[in-house]
Amino acid sequence: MLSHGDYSVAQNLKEGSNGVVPEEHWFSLIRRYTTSIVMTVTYGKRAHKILNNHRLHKIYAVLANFTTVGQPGNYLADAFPILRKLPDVLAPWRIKGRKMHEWEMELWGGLLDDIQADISKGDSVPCYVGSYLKQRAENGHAEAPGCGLTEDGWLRDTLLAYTAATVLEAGSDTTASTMQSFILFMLSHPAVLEKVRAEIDSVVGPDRMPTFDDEPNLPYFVACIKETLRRRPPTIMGIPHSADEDEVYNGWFIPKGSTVIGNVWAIHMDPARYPNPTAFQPERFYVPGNPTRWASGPDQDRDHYVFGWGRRFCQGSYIAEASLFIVLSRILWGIDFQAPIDEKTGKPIIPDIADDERTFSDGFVSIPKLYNISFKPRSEKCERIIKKAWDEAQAAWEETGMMPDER
Ligand code: HEM
Repeated sequence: MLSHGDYSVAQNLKEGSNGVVPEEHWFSLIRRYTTSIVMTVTYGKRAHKILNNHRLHKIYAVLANFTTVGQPGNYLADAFPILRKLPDVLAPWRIKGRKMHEWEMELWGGLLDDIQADISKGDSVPCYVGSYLKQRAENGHAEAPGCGLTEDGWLRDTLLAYTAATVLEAGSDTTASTMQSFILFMLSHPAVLEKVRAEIDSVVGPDRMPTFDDEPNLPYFVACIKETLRRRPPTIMGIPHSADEDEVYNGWFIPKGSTVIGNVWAIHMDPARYPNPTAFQPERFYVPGNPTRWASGPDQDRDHYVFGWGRRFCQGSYIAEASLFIVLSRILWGIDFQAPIDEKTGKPIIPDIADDERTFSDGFVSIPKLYNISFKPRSEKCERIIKKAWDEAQAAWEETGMMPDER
């Protein structure tokens, strides 16, 4: 019999959901990277054990489900709140929402138990969940089952499991999707690719990979990342919020309980802010000779809105920008990527970035649909440097007690 998690995987594969990617596809490698970054911060050593076994599939199935169920406007009840009063039998969204929580708790609650077990054996490494559990225990709550907070304000298990998992649900597919869009924009804009490669080659040279210290000297490259985030924000409708109280904004009355959606897509496609908004033009953010500011923060000093705004601004924006910078700069520096050639036309097969429906998935986090490319090292020297870095990364993993990756 299938468990909830397995059912979800099977169902998503059957439905061809955008959330499940064949393991051998390059999308899967990108996603594995972004997942491991956020999971290591949150779950420490346990993250790596999970990334190396079947639970990873469950995680992706849960993410796929989350992105479908969480998509604003996916169900009629989002637009017509009166429908929320219907009984379960007429409210499939409620059943799906409940199932989503069951699957999530099976997974995230299981991880929490694993880390509790590691702590009791004295075998834990620092991570968000482990540190929190230890501190909670030192303050008299070795056990705090249930949801909500203890009377003195500590997260109980269910809330802690969700808080930790939010980082994964919010940080993995969003960052992976941006990397996949970036490569697609590069394939579709060879002149931009040539220009950004020339910048990286002249600053970094052939003898080493780019590092974070190169960032101020790579303004065009940073502008390319920002333009990707603007042209193709992964969370195109932001995250819906609920009005805590009656509010009047610009003459509009917003009753308490209303769902308020910040439409990132509409802002980024506003020709008054971004002339010719559908064009991919890194030059919008580029001032030759000056470092390109990320300028994504919730304050006034910003020039795009991909991470939301205000009190609930994305908490992972710095991690996201750093991940995008390091992964994409190293790909551009060391790896050639090419689209397959259509035998009939002799032209490369590149998904049309202007065709939103065909090229990108729907869902709460919109990602490019799978597309194929081939990768090869740009030179033998690049290949040697990349392999050496891989070996060093594996050694670092092992030093902290984590399992090495499979070759
Ligand atoms: C390109 C990558 C990313 C994009 C486009 C993105 C976008 C967003 C957006 C639009 C929000 C909602 C803001 C609002 O409600 O107004 C959000 C919230 C959030 N993000 Fe990100 N995010 C990204 C990466 C990450 C990463 C890497 C992490 C964690 C390591 C993360 C953690 C969070 C968390 C915890 C929240 C909830 C904040 C709250 O409700 O208070 N995000 N993100």
